[in-house]
Amino acid sequence: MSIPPGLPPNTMTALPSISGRHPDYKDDWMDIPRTKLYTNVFVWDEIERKILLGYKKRGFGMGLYNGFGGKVESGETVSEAALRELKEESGISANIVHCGTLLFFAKGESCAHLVEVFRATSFAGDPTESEEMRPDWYALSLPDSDENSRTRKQDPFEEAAAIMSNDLPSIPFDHMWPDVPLWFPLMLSEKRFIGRVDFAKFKDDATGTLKDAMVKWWIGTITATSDS
Ligand SMILES: Nc1ncnc2c1[nH]c(=O)n2[C@H]1C[C@H](O)[C@@H](COP(=O)(O)OP(=O)(O)OP(=O)(O)O)O1
Repeated sequence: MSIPPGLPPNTMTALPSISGRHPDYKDDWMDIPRTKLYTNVFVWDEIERKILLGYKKRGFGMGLYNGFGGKVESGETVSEAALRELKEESGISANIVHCGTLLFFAKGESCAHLVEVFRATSFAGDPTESEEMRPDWYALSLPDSDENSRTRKQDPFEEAAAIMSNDLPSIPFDHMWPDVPLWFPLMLSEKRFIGRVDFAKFKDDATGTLKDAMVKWWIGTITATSDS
């Protein structure tokens, strides 16, 4: 499958890419009326094997765990916005590295979110709760999948030592956006990626309420762009 519309077309991606669709969704990519630029920053400590996530207390994505980020304001670069949002929402500063570009669109919405993702493994300051986010450390681990188990450490003693090195809770993938497990392993293994995920409302069998579900998705690893 070629790179979905709305993403930088001059990008070379490596195979295999990850793609799929909801069994009840037969259409193509949705038409996007407008796009707004966002940032999302994930900070982790490789030595202490821990990653900082924020619990969203209000607004869009309330009740979910995520990295720290938000809208890019006029007059600021994407990196400036990423550092500002990280500081506002978590109280820390970090050496950020751009690692991904993700486009999200939900059927019926007037605007898609184009999210520039950054990672950081060194930071300064103490994570502090803000009005918007409650930061907490989680044990650094990958979501369960065959692919991830192949990329984990091969030495079982090394893996056990890493798992036992802290008593932190596991990353709460069940309470994060459903797209996160698709690209999180690429980010943690320091790959560069792009992707698009379209959402639509489906009835949640457990609660009977309408819930945004992924209906079509594509994530690719970047090898180069025409200007890199
Ligand atoms: N599908 C998906 N997966 C993972 N992360 C995200 C999405 N969609 C998203 O929008 N995001 C990320 C991008 C941003 O980091 C946040 C959303 O930012 P938001 O809190 O709405 O922006 P702020 O500018 O902080 O908002 P207010 O201050 O206006 O409340 O989620």
